[in-house]
Amino acid sequence: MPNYILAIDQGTTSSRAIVFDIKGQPIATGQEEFTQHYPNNGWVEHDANDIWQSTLRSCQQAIKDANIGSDDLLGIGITNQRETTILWDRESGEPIANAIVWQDRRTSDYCQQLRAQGHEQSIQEKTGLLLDPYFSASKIRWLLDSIPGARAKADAGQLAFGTVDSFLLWKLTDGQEHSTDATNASRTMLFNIHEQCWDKDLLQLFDIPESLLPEVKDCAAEFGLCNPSLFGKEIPILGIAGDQQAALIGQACFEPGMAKSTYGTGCFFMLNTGEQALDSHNRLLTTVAYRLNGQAYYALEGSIFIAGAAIQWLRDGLHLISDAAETEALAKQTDSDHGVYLVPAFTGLGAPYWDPEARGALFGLTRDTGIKELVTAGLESVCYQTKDLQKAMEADGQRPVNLRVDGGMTKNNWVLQKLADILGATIDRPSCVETTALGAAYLVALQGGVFSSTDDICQLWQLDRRFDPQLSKHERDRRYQGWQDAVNRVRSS
Ligand SMILES: Nc1ncnc2c1ncn2[C@@H]1O[C@H](COP(=O)(O)OP(=O)(O)O)[C@@H](O)[C@H]1O
Ligand SMILES: O=P(O)(O)OC[C@H](O)CO
Repeated sequence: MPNYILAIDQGTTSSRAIVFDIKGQPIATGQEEFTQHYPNNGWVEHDANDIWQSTLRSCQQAIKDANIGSDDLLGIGITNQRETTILWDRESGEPIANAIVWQDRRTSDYCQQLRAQGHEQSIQEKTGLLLDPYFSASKIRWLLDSIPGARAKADAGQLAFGTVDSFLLWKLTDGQEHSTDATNASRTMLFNIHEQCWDKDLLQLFDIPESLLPEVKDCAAEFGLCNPSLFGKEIPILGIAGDQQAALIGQACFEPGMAKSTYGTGCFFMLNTGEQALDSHNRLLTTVAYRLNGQAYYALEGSIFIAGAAIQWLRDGLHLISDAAETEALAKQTDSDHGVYLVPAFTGLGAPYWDPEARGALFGLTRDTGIKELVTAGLESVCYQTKDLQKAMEADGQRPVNLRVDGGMTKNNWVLQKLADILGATIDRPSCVETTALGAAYLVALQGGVFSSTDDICQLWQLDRRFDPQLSKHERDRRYQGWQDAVNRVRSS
């Protein structure tokens, strides 16, 4: 049996491919950043061909650096930035416009209109999602109505819609496969997460023809064979999951009550609720965590749009640091009671506020405030935002035992200690923080017969370091109160 797996992790700012061995050890990585397009205020686009080409080159690089042949690959797994919307021509395979990225706010008014017409509750009941431009449905509608000729072509069955996984699959299989998995489908706002099918009422509401949509499969499934010209041989594609769901799998959070939080550009906190799709009464999302052997498992999710991006802003916008790694030493030098709060609502606030009109602010500045206090406030903002999510989960009756963390920011030990202090919870960092790609690789191992069940994945999870809370409850509450006051001052309503 081949001993390696190729995992594609197509993210918001870069495409990455990692070759893992079948025990989940990373062997080689290829990575490429690509251009972000901001054609209008609040608009964010990607050229879908950049997504494809950067992914392809990353795969070729990883295979080359791993020094393996395509015969050594058991299969390919795909994980991806979610919700980002692509429409392409079925005949030519060419996108009809740039991809509309998950962060894009152009359909804000349309979502507001649907809310005013009273559609939010039924949408939430069917999809687990809140009416926000974040999700794919309003983006598809915008493309159909705004790109000349798009609607006529869609009505004639000539167009295909996909989230990024689906578009990559189409490209990898040379147009043979138009599929997605249940986790990506659950982020479109067109998928009934209880019945596990596209919802006819929602298709009608958003005026989207069903012929656009991909087939929805389990996360570990036969997704076709890649075109042999790409890597020298037909390699089966055996796993797909949205990136946050893949991280949940890579973190082996398979029991109800287990949770992970990923700190990259944004932060995504997910708590497994098992076979039960829990309705949130506190503005969290209900989403498909994974679907295996036809059984869907669910999660509650809190999505924060700005986490590591706040550190990027301190670096690239304010030039206070030259490298994100410098933040740890600066935070250690800062008086822990410095009193400065940064609310990084640069693109509005995500969960649990869902306030697209809110904007960022700094509070508590004094004559003594300097670079280190601003940097520390940036790091702490990520911890306080996670606390907001923890409170919302608790109000929904859920409290994770330990929180498993991953993503670029979790290299920072100071942040993780602060997170433990502010949450009053134990934080566990695994030895492999490439959990997103790892999750995709594990899906391939499940489908390829290397693992017989998710129990095999649980056995591979290893702790690198545990962070226990050290702050008194009184101090924790006092500092969090300061954060809540700051957030209330930036909210638009
Ligand atoms: N040592 C660090 N301390 C704080 N933030 C960091 C550190 N290293 C990286 N980051 C932040 O982590 C983010 C990168 O994480 P990554 O998981 O690669 O993100 P993504 O997959 O969203 O591109 C960047 O926003 C960066 O600012
Ligand atoms: O590409 P990332 O890692 O920023 O993740 C984006 C999320 O999937 C958006 O929902």
